[in-house]
Amino acid sequence: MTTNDALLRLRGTTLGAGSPSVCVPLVATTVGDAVDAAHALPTGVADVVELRLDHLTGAAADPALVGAAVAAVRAALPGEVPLLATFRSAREGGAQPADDAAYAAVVAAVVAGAGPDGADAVDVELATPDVADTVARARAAGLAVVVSHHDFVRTPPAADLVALLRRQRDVGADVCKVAVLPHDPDDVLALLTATREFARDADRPVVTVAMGALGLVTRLAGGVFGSAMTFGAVGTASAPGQVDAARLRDVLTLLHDAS
Ligand SMILES: O=C1C[C@@](O)(C(=O)O)C[C@@H](O)[C@@H]1O
Repeated sequence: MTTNDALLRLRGTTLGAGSPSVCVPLVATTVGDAVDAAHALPTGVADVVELRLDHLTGAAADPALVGAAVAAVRAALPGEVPLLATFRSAREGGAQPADDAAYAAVVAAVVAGAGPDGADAVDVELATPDVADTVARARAAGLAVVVSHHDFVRTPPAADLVALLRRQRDVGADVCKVAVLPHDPDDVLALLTATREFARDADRPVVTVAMGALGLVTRLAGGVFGSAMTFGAVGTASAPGQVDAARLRDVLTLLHDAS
């Protein structure tokens, strides 16, 4: 991991430079299926791959399975594509329950496997107890940390979103990330306004998403406002509103070529 102002370099991908990076989530329920999905990724579509550990059956109760899954997917990816390991908690839209201790054990398993054969980055939710300590441990192991917050119910006002992004920065995030659910176009504007306000003088990449059909414009054009990465699906989507990664890439190229 190399950090330079608002840029973050992970293997062959630099977050925050030019067009937003495309992150493709893998949502398999077994290690074998996750590896197959990683092998099946079309060349050049994913700048980052996110392994959604909460979709892996039994992951919350089995840190060894988490370590094995991360290592197996890492080995299946091209060397230049960084791997982000994410266990999304059920309270923030994840696929399986985990109490605080189980969540901590999953993150600890990702951290224990850090290195060339492990993940490059780990997602840590801002609501995690002792979040700053968790972030510090991951960073000490050489992982980049995405500190995240997801609201699958609503979109907080722009000022509250900026405050969340600042708290993420203050607990040591390498990347600050917020995903919200908009109910009207004003919510979409609130998300974009917060993105712009935070990104204007941020010293690290920010990633923001408005989910659902209404929020799709933020997945396509969030880069204009400072969002450094956007999530696109290859096969199964991991969140509402996620579109096919190859089509997403076409739109990003169109926007980039016009600038
Ligand atoms: O947080 C995010 C963003 C996301 O929720 C989306 O809306 O695309 C998809 C998740 O896989 C990822 O962890």
